[in-house]
Amino acid sequence: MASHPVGKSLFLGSFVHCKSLDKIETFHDTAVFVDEKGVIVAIEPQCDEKKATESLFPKLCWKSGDVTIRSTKPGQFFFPGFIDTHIHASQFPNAGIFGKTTLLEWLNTYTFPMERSLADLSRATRVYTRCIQRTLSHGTTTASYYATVSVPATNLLADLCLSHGQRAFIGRCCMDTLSPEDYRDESPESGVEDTRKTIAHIAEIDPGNQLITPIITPRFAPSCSSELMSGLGALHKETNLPIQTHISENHNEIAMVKELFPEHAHYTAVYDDHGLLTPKTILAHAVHISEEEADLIKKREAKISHCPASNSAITSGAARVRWMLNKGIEVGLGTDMSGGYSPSILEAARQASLVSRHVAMTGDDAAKLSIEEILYLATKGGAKVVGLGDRIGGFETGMEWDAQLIGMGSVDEVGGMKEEEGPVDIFGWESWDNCIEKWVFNGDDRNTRAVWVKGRLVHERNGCK
Ligand SMILES: O=c1[nH]c(=O)c2nc[nH]c2[nH]1
Ligand SMILES: [Zn+2]
Repeated sequence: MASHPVGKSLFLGSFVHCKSLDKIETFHDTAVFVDEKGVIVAIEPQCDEKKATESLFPKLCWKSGDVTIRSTKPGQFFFPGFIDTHIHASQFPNAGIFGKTTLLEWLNTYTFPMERSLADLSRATRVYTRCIQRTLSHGTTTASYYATVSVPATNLLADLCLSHGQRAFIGRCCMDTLSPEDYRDESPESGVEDTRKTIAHIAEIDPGNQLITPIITPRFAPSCSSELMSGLGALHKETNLPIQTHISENHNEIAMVKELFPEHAHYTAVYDDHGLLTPKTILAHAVHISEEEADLIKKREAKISHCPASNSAITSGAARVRWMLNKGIEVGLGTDMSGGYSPSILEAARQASLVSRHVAMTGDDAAKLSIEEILYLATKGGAKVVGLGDRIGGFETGMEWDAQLIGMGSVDEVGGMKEEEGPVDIFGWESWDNCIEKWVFNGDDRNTRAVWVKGRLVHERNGCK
């Protein structure tokens, strides 16, 4: 499949990104030059369009007619695209539907039936197309997706992400036990073989994994036999492909793992003993892990996807993110849709803030996460979790242009709106930092005016891309 052509671009105006876990960096009156491969080739401070075209274009051997120019309006800023480190594309139609269930009941009631139904490829096309468009519209430029057990439907998700231009990790969901008879892998061997089929398909459509990467996906220990997990561990060793799974989300699940795998020290050890705990492993949830488990995760350099909306919605618990960060574990954010009710990483960021306050209310005041920290987890932290920390998550020369243009409404003299309406009202007296805080806690996809992945415009609000 041919990749979408991208021209050279010049972005002008205000830029905001996370320099580190505790520092947001803002630069105004700046020019960012992005080449036809979607790579930032220069960043020039104190630079307007005239200076960019007259002084910088000749240095880059660029001609004005070849370059698309996009400038921020007052109050707007470019921000790195969000990275969703854990999301189930196959559960998208269920977003918001969870009743009063907890994990195991939720899986059987809502989740397995929906996933199984996507073996029908016309249904899968509708669901996956909408999921990709919806997440792009919320600024998600990279997603680590769970698909389903079905190889054709999983391959279809890879095709659609590529054609819509969303950077994605695509996981065929492996499970050969404790799941519906008609929705599981036939055997450990077929589970590994079917995973190979998706790996081969992605190698064909995106050789070099410019945008799409397969990810080895044992659903979670309770639904995988030891043989299947060993086979997938061996597949990781052979291919060095990333791995994603769930861990320690819910007390009943943890009790099940203890019963099913009594010879292993704990839940984390089950994955470790099967070759599935590596620097390329993304562990979703980790709500109830012990000190010993966290130390092992750190030792293996495995990563954690914090899914706060999901953990509250299906009453799993409050993950101790500060504690993980203090141990030096890399953490990113996941929507975990549809355990999480929302496809938005902005929503995940504010839920991470609120959940950290609930942890603080149990006696650890230092647990509170700041605005800088939640935005870091949503961008740079997520990039490290998916193994792309050197390519995406911030604005630096050599990194790729995965970005969103954020805009907020400004209030006129009599309380009306001067510009496009939206959920955030800017009066004009707020500091720049206050504007960012108002966006994070009140904003939504109406503020995401445009989105780019690898330099390609993939979403424009109220417009055609
Ligand atoms: O949040 C979750 N979503 C799932 O689909 C799932 N499967 C196992 N464990 C899970 N947790
Ligand atoms: Zn999940």
